[in-house]
This record gives sequence, structure tokens and C-alpha cells, in this order.
Amino acid sequence: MDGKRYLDSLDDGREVWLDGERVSDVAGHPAFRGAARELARQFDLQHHPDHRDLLTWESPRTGNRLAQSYRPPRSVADLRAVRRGAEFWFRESWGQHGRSPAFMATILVGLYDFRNRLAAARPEFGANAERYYTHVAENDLVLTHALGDPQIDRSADPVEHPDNALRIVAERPDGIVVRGAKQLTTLAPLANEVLVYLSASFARRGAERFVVWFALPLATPGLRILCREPFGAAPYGHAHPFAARFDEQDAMLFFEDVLVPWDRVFLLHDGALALEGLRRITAWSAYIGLVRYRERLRTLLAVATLAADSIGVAAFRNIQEDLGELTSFVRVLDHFIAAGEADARPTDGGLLAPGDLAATAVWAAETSGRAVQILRRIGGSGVLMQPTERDLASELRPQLDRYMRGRDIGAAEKSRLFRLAWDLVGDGFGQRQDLYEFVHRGDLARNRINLFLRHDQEDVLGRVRELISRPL
Ligand SMILES: Cc1cc2nc3c(=O)[nH]c(=O)nc-3n(C[C@H](O)[C@H](O)[C@H](O)COP(=O)(O)OP(=O)(O)OC[C@H]3O[C@@H](n4cnc5c(N)ncnc54)[C@H](O)[C@@H]3O)c2cc1C
Repeated sequence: MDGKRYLDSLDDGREVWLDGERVSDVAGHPAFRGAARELARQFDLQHHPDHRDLLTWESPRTGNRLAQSYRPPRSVADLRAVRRGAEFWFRESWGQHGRSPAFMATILVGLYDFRNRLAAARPEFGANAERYYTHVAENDLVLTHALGDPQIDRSADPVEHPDNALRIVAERPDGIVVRGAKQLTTLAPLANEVLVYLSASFARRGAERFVVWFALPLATPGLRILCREPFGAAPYGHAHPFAARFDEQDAMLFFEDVLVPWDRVFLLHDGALALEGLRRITAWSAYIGLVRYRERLRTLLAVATLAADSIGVAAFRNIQEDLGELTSFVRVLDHFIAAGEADARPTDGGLLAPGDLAATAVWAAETSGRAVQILRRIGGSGVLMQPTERDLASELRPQLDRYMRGRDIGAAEKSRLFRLAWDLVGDGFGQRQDLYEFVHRGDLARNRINLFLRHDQEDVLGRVRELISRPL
């Protein structure tokens, strides 16, 4: 994929809705233009001779150079190559692109890896998974994924209230027909394809007719995409340096009796397999997601360090403690990522998966809000109160230079620094990024419970039981 091909690919008749209107030119619309161009820029980097070996690899099957993130890792060296490629993508986007192609591609690797288990249920599903992986990898398609059912009534059983879950309304010779909605799909207006599967809560609820995994182009007839309020636009000349480039959008997906051809179906009516598959297909994305989170935290730490310096608080003990706490998050992530590689284990699909990182999903959700709080505490009101570029060019400039400068920094640079902080932790974009960090790995409560229930502590339980079996 290169930038032009990517931008052209969005002109495919997809049904994108924004603020009550259908968007005819997604790549050119002000709400999406910045994010689309940024992704296009990153795709072009894959073709730059300086980055070719880092960002692409040669498929032994076809001899074509494919995006590095589609490499199915068979060794620790492969895992590292995928990680290093992802590090480059996430540095380019300052850790702000959750649904980066470098992330989604690894879910496709997971689907490929799970093909034998899918085939055991129905042979054609395993073949579909393998063919689909090859199709998206060879064409370097931009994917998103949709797992959650709409937030209508979480206490209601979808068997009695079928609108509460995406469901199959017909099985025909040419495919299945699905009706319903998916709650939230990042990047949907800007992706080529959506992979639909189920989070653990939904796979577990025992309503087999709602259990389905499939993939479709976003331009499929009957599939409607409703976008949320965009954050990339810049009213009143206020710069939104991150939002303008990295607002990857989030959308509801409505399926109005959409036909999914059989060759795009991977799993049907099997909640137990969907539950097993969830961990399998996300094994690599959980690890690559940590690489992105580390980049977001590195960005937060750098902006917080410079902000502290710029207002003369960097030498204060409480500020250094805050910065130290943020540094500890970055360093812990270094160790988590290293552990993913050190504990890598072979899969029954013939690949090498990172070690179990379930605890990191809990830790990341717990630390994300705290990281935001630290930058807000350090920046104080400066995070909000900064002149715009037009203010800086106005006759107010002498006052700005006098009263809005920093310790060793002029008013212009200081305001740009704090605009970064505002986008990271303040404005709509910053709030969205924070919420994303908190929920996108799934419900924190459920993740904590699962972690506890799966934790093997038989040894220490036995020793404590033994200890209390006689007077202490
Ligand atoms: C910015 C952003 C981007 C996202 N991107 C994607 C994406 O690309 N693809 C995707 O599939 N999803 C995406 N998500 C969705 C995300 O995975 C969900 O938000 C998350 O799984 C929580 O689900 P929910 O929002 O539906 O909350 P709910 O499930 O409705 O939960 C709301 C609250 O109710 C509690 N609760 C719910 N059910 C129960 C229960 N049975 N018992 C006890 N308590 C309960 C929860 O703990 C929570 O506190 C995104 C979300 C955000 C905010």
C-alpha cells in the first residue's frame, strides 16, 4: 500500500454518516482529511529505501514485500522484527494511533494462527481464515475490528431482545445475512475492511445464534457507518497538533440485513470456540498494543518534562516525584515488552506467540488515567491558557512576549508546547485518548476477575493451609 492507493481506496461508495449528513468524499472531508493524509504519509514511508527493511519483509510464499506487521512470527527474531517495525509506526504517530495498521495486522496473524482450530469446527472456516489473511496481507489493507454489541440494555438477554446483539437472520447458499449493530469501531470510516468477532462477555453468554466471526469491506451494501463528533477541526485558529493528524475516528456500525459471503465467515454458533479464539487471535496485538502505549507514555513524559522546565518547577521535589512516577510506567513497559519476547511460546498453529500479557491489560488501564493526571498537575492552568498562532501574530504580541513567556522559553514555543499537552490530556481528543486507554482492552472489572480466576496459586495456598493447620 502507498499513500495514494490508500486515499483512493476510501472512494468506494461506503456509507459514512457524520452530524446528520452522508459524507460523499471521506478522504477530502475536513473531519477526516488530516487523519487520512497522516495514514497515507505513513504508508509512503514503507516505500522509502531507508525504512524498507524495517517496515517490510519478503513473503516466502509469494516473494512479494509485505508490511512487517503481517509477518507470522516463527522465531524470537521474527517477533523482534515485528516489534521494531511497530515501534517505528508508533513513534511516527506519537503513540496516538490505537487502530494503527501495525496493530490490526497482528490480529490477522492471530486469525491465521487459529486456522486449525477453526477448521476443526468446519474445514472451510480454517481455509477462509488462511485465504483472508493472505488477501489482506498481500494487499496491505487497512483493517478495523468490531467486538461489542450496542449499549442498549446490558441486563437484557438478547434472546428475548434480539436488537441488543448482532445476529444471523438467514443462512443462504451464498452466505449468511446479519442484522443489528456493533457499538464502537475505531477507524471505521478510514479502514478498508472490518473484522467482526466477540469480546469474552458476549462469547460467554450462551446465546449461540449471536456467535459469529466474519470480515467485510466497509463499502458493503447495507452497512452504515455513524461517526462521532470529530476532534481534528481547529476552530478560532487554535492548533490541535495531535488531533489534527491522529483523530482516527470511532463509529457505530449498523448492519441492515447485510450479506456475508461464506468465504468471509470464520466461526459460527460456537461460543466456546469464540472464547478460546479471542485470546489466541489477540496474542500478538496485546503485545504490539503495549509498544504503542509505551510510546504514548514516552510522549506524555517528554511533554511533562519540558512543561515543568518551561515554567520553572522542574527542580521542585513534588514535580520530580510525579515525573519519576511517569518514568516508572515507561520502564515497567520496557520490562513487559521484554517479557513478552522472553516468555514467547510456540502455538499449535506453528507460530511463536508472545508470553501471556493478560496482567498488562489491567495495569495499563490502571495507569493511563494517572499518567494524564500527572501531566495536568504539572501543567496547571497553562495546559488551557495559551495564545493561538493568530494571537501571536496580532498587536498583543508585546504583552504575550512579556507575560506569557516561560522561564527560558519564548511565548510562541511555550504555547506550542502546551497545545501538545492540551491535546494529550485536555481537549476532546485528549479525553477520547484517555477513555480509549481505559476501556479498549475490554472491561477492567472483567479483566481483573479473569486474571484472578486464571492465576495459579495452588502452591502458596497449600503452604498457607499447612501453616495454619497447627498453632503458629
Ligand atoms: C475510544 C474508544 C475506542 C474503541 N475502539 C473499539 C474498537 O475499535 N473496536 C471495538 O470492538 N471496541 C472498541 N471500543 C469499545 C471498548 O472495547 C468497550 O468500550 C469496552 O469493552 C467496554 O464496553 P462498553 O463500552 O460497551 O461498556 P459496557 O459493557 O456497557 O459497560 C459499562 C459499565 O457497566 C459495567 N457492566 C457492564 N456489563 C456488566 C455486567 N454484566 N455486570 C456488571 N457490570 C457490568 C461495566 O463494568 C462498565 O463499568 C472502543 C472504546 C472507546 C471508548
